[in-house]
Amino acid sequence: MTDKLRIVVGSDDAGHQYKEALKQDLLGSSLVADVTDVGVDADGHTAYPKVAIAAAEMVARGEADRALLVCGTGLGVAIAANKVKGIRAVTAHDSFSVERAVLSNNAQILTFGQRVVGLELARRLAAEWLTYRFDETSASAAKVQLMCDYEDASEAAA
Ligand SMILES: O=C(CO)[C@H](O)COP(=O)(O)O
Repeated sequence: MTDKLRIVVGSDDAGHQYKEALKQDLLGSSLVADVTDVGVDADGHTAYPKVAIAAAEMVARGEADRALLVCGTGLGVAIAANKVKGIRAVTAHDSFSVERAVLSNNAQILTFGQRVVGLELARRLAAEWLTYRFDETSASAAKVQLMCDYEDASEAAA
């Protein structure tokens, strides 16, 4: 296995319980270098886009390698995180999708829905997610690059 990961965790109030449990697992993992929590805290009510964008910006700036975000469905935090340039965020509640999120899509952000997936499955999926590394020499790399190119071209045209 390669380098340890710097991970950001975040949630809205609907994902707080899972975010806390997953954070503890990450803190105990030999595959994790450090964990940054961008909220919310136990009585926090920050709207999910603010938390997701804060976490995604940390990844985009290179201050973290990945983010793990939780809201009620996992969908809102993924949509919000994907607004940040360079970010590929996916919601995945099954093992194969979690694997392909990294190995096919080089997604830096994984999101879960606390109202959708059981806690023990979420914990197992997060543990699996830590073991994958994107292979820049794989056939998937050129496909990911197409998305990056589109993003760069759109920005240049704006
Ligand atoms: O799941 C959410 C967004 O995708 C969030 O936790 C709840 O959002 P709401 O249904 O708009 O309250």
